[in-house]
Amino acid sequence: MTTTPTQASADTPAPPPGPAPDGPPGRAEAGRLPLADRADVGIWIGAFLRGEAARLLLTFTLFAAALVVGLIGPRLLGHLVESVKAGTTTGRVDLLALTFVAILLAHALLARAARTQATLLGERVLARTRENFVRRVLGLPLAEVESVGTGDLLSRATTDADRLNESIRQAVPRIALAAITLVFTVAAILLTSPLLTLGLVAGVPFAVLSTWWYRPRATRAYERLLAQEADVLAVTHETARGAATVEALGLGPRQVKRHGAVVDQVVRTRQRTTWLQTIWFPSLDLATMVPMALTLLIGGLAYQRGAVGLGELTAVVLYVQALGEPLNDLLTWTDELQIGNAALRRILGVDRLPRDDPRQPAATEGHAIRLEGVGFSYGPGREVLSDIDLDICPGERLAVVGASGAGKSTLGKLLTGVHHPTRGTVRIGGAEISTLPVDQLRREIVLVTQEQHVFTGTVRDNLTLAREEAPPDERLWEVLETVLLTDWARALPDGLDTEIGPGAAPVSPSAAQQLALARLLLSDPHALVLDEATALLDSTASRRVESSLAALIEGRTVISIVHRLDSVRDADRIAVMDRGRIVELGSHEELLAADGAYASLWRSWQAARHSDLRREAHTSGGTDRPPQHLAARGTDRLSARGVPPQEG
Ligand SMILES: Nc1ncnc2c1ncn2[C@@H]1O[C@H](COP(=O)(O)OP(=O)(O)OP(=O)(O)O)[C@@H](O)[C@H]1O
Repeated sequence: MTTTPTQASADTPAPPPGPAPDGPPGRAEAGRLPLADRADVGIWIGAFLRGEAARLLLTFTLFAAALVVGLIGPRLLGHLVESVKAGTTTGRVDLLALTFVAILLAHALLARAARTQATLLGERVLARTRENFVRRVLGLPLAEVESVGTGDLLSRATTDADRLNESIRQAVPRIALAAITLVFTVAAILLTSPLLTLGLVAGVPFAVLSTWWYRPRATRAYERLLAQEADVLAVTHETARGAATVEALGLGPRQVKRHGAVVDQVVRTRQRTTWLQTIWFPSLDLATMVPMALTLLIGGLAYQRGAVGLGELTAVVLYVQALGEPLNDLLTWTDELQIGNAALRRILGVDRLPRDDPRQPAATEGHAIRLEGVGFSYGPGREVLSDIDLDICPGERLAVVGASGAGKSTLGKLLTGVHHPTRGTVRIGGAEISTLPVDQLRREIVLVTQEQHVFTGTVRDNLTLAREEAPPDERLWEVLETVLLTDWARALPDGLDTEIGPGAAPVSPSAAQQLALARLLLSDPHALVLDEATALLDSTASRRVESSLAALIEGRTVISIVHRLDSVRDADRIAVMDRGRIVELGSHEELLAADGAYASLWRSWQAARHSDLRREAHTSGGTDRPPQHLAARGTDRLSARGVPPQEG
């Protein structure tokens, strides 16, 4: 029986998803971006050839020149042999030898220039491809990016891009060079002695048949290999990112098993590609050895009968010997090119996803938020939000409460356009938010969660990255003050210019969250959706940050998704959610008076708080003063206090 990753138990390693099938443009497979098809690759190659025509022409001309010069060598040696046989002077031999050295030198210089051009070409294409990839990913709908595994995205942007670079830098010029060498060498043999060209024909079936057998099998294996390598990256990345959880829950052995399973798949595919090569490479050797043997045989007989001269025979044998290397190069680098092709299909695959179309700024009137008949489901089947009708006035503070799984966070994502409703509409200022350009939407409403990323850069960069123009330092210090980060920032060695983030000065989760709030203050949206935004701060800091925020965003709308009821009383209205619906809406007092779902949540909350306080007072030696951290402990998430989580 196959298990999906979500079904996998602790001892059953979750099998990685299989390779992405070719498919029409559309949604990403779970955890996997689609692959581009051959037509997409053709279009890309066409654009590449047009865009780089001049540099390509220069590169190939240099390679061809290097080649022609290189081919003069054997001809010269043949001439030397004929001259010595006919009886020549040492002066003439010296001259021929010197010419030979000069030709070698010219060949080396031309080959070097050609390779430099090829490298420049590869780097330019790589840079452009990477930029386009990042731009395309950033242009995708957020929900689409979320549904794709980071491993797949990372491997496409890194290892696949490197492979494409390698193909362009190495494989394309090598193949071109090898093909030109082959054509010129065969032409040189034909010119030298058409009779001796016959031996070459015997090599053709070995090269053609073996390649015809090998190519499609290798293509499939390479595509599978790249997808499996992305799985390895995904598991490694997931383990590193969730290291704390892995350690806390003792998931180490499980992750090691999962890693082992994906690595095993890579090993098996590598074994397959190696096995294919063990058949193909010997056939290629035969494709060069058989012509050589036949040329010597035919050449020997022809020489005996006086049909060819010794010089001709020497030159042709040298030419045939010289054919081996380009033929091998041509075929083995075509193999390398296939890996580049598989990588390119993965990189371009991101184009097959629907893009966030560039939308025109929409006219809005005011900043009122209105949800009408909203329903939402994450996939086919169960709706997690149903029949939501809600009007939120500008400047209102609305708290959304409910048991775990009631749909609070999903509502927050719909309000901020992360997901769009599957039924009904969400409007801001009268405009449906799915029609608003992202920058206009973000000036209207922003979602703040507890997952806040600190970008590598200075404190100043981290504060101002959402702004085109950096505000003056006084303003930066002002917002730091508001989120209680002044002391932290002053203690940094270079103040606002201190490098922070991964690899630089570490930032605690709470400081990261406070920085995010400061960033938010600077970006100045009309409405905020706070989903556990202050969950990582201790209770005192959380209250202080929330009240400074509230003071500063006076006149703006704040929708707080509340998992702990201690700050809920400050809200103008409270929306109580139950199984995806808003079941009550009103102020704290109104809802208590109604004695419904909210009143019962509030009572169990209060009871839990008091019992925690009593227990703590008892264990801390009977003092009446409750310790500070109890506020946080007594405010466990609602699901832990008799309100069962509402999983579907
Ligand atoms: N990305 C997702 N894919 C599929 N189902 C999801 C996804 N996110 C949430 N759900 C489901 O949607 C329902 C509502 O989840 P949501 O996170 O909105 O609830 P919540 O009230 O915020 O819960 P909590 O307080 O635990 O955060 C739950 O049944 C949850 O399992």
